[in-house]
Amino acid sequence: MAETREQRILEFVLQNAVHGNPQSVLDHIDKYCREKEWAMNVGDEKGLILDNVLQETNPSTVLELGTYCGYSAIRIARLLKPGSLLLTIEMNPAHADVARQIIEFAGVKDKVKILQNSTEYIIPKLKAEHGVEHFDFVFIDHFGNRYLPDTKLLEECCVLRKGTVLLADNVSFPMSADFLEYVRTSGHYDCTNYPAHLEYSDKPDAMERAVYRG
Ligand SMILES: Oc1cc(-c2ccc(F)cc2)cc2cncnc12
Ligand SMILES: [Mg+2]
Repeated sequence: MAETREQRILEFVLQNAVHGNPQSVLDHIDKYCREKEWAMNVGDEKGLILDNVLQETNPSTVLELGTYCGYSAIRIARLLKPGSLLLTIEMNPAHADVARQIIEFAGVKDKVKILQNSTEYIIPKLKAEHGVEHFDFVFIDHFGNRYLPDTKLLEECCVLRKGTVLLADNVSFPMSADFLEYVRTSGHYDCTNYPAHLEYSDKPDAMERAVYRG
């Protein structure tokens, strides 16, 4: 039996999902995490909200904060038009390693670049070291207490443009309350709340879309 939950998810995907088929990989991660071991993927219910908001935006450049096992990176990459790129930041090297393998197995590695370090270290380097001008879409799904400081850092580093869509997971939890307060009251964002449930659970959760107005 593999050492960690993330390695067991990887093993289940490699042994059961269809190689090169992103939907098969997503379905198998959801099956494992619903039936065997809960894990903090955005999941199928909130994943549909992510799909819809992403398709409405039709982005060319996407940033994700919090890769984990790569589930949402695959959800995003499978919907990106040719020539688009997802940069995803993961501070945990073991998680980044599992994500790399699952993303490769799903067949979307050409659209995804995993940056393994902290968000506060990488965000200031995105323009100079990763050739980023601006992001069209940002999916925020790491530690709730980093949502607000990293949003302000994205503003300060000028990687947002008028109309950039931020979509944040888990905004029903207290850890991201300061982020919600800021995007709803600062005057710099137009916000929409999407009530849902915690992944693989009946506990309430929600996502927030915040469109940057500059
Ligand atoms: O979607 C998520 C859920 C939880 C989480 C864990 C335990 C619990 F009891 C409730 C919620 C934690 C997360 C950390 N990073 C990103 N996403 C997360
Ligand atoms: Mg989450």
